[in-house]
Formats: sequence, structure tokens, C-alpha cells
Amino acid sequence: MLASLSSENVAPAPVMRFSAEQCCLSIAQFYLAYAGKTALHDLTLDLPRHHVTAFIGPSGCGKSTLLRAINRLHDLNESVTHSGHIQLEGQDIHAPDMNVTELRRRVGMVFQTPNPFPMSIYENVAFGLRLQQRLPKRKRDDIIEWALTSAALWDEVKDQLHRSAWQLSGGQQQRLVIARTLAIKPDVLLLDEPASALDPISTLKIEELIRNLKSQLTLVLVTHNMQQAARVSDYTAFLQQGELVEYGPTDQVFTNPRLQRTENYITGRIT
Ligand SMILES: Nc1ncnc2c1ncn2[C@@H]1O[C@H](COP(=O)(O)OP(=O)(O)OP(=O)(O)O)[C@@H](O)[C@H]1O
Repeated sequence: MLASLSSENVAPAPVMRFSAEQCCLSIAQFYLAYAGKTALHDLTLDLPRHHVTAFIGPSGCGKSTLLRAINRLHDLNESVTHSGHIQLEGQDIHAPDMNVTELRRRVGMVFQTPNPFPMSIYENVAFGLRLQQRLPKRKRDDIIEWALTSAALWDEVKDQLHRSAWQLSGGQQQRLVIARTLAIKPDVLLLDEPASALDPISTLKIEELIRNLKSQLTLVLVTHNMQQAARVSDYTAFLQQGELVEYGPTDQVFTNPRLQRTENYITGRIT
């Protein structure tokens, strides 16, 4: 068990709640351990629909672990134990009747390193669609154009859809991976440091894309880049040693944090 972080002489941040109409993901008293070693400790937070929530915190504080818990990627790791609840649109993701394949369709995930499949641009985006349902080609083409447009990539690739995805630049590959995820119409997009391997211009494109996508879905962003969290997120959760230290509107967390620990992290006094 982790030592408690509540040594700072300030009452813990009040739990920020959203109404059922506003709330997309609700995490309650969630614990997770790897081989008995606690990685997430008593996390309670609600994530509002059609907003971007950023998870920030020092390396090893549990940001990626929490992200992976939201679409049950830990199911494949036998050393992981957990307790508490994560609800997606009011449904417990660990309920016995939860279809995990359907959960992962509804909760898409994009990783740090772009991972297009070794196939054409078109086939990358068609991949999930083909697994899901047999669609007439015209309908499939429409969805592919829509997904590539939503991922701000269509204009760059519309004349070369049958080129290998691996011939795209890193930034284009990451937008292709986002298009592939969007094609199967998720409710939530989890982004684990999606721009950290990209150049500054590609990073700005991804940030603009994240801001634009929130009209379509709910986004959760893990980032080490404080400016990025401030630029793109509406809410920010600061984690430290597996605990939620502070959570609130991004403007408030960055300009007027409640706790000294948060300020120390945001201003680079702890890393
Ligand atoms: N597969 C795993 N098996 C065992 N321990 C793990 C595993 N993945 C993560 N951990 C541990 O869980 C804790 C949280 O790790 P996690 O990767 O979630 O942190 P993070 O905040 O995302 O870090 P970073 O910013 O460096 O990516 C760390 O102590 C880490 O060593």
C-alpha cells in the first residue's frame, strides 16, 4: 500500500461530480495493483461527455495505468488486481454481462507511437469496419472519407488511398490511426501521449484535431507536456503516486491550483 499523500495541510480536493446527463465516465474508489503493488489508489472522478480531460503527473504516477483500465486492457495481465468501479454511460465496465469487444469499440485508444497496420491507407481505416459488419462498398467508402476528414487527413491522402500507410510521415500516421479508431464510431477516445513522438507542426495538428473532435466524442489525454494540457483540455486531473491530488477545470488547475504539490508540478519544481 502506498504512503498517503495527504500530508499537505490542506483538506483533500472535493470530488468534482457531474450530473448523469453530463457524465460519460464515472470512476469510483478505484484501486489497481500489479502483482500486489498498488499503482492506483482510491481514485474517484467523473469525466464529462464531449470534453477533453487531461491526466498529468510525474512519470510512474499511474496515468497510463488509469487510461488502460478504462477499456480493460489489463484483462490480459494476470498479475493485475483491481477493485472499485468504472462506469461508461452508467454501465459498469466490469459487469459480467459487459461485452469486452464492444467496450473496446466504444472506447478507442491511441498510443504514443503511431501503429498503422502494414497495409494501405484505405485498408487501415476499413480494418475495424470489416471486422464489425459487411457493408456495401459505397457505404464503406463514405465512412472512410468521413473518418479521414474527421482526422484532418483526407485532403492529404485522398488521391493515394491505396499507398502503403507506412509511407506516410509520423504525424500523418498518427492521424491515420485516429481515423481508424473513429471509423468504428467510439464514444470515447483515449490518447496516451499521442504527440510525444512527433515534430512541433504535427503536434499542433494533433492538438487542433483533439479540440475539434470533442463535438463528436469524449476525449481523455495523457500528456507530460503542461502547455499541451493547458492548450487542449477542459479539465485536468493531477495524479501523484497513484493518487488523485487535484482535479478541476484546466484554467483553474493551471492558474490557481488548490494545492502546493500541484503548483510545484505545474511549474516544474517536481518532475
Ligand atoms: N505491466 C506492468 N507491470 C508491473 N508494473 C507496472 C506495469 N505497468 C506499470 N507498472 C507500474 O505502475 C506504476 C504506474 O505506471 P504507469 O505507466 O501507469 O505510470 P505513468 O504515469 O503513465 O508513467 P509515464 O509517464 O512514465 O508513462 C509504475 O510504478 C510502474 O512501474
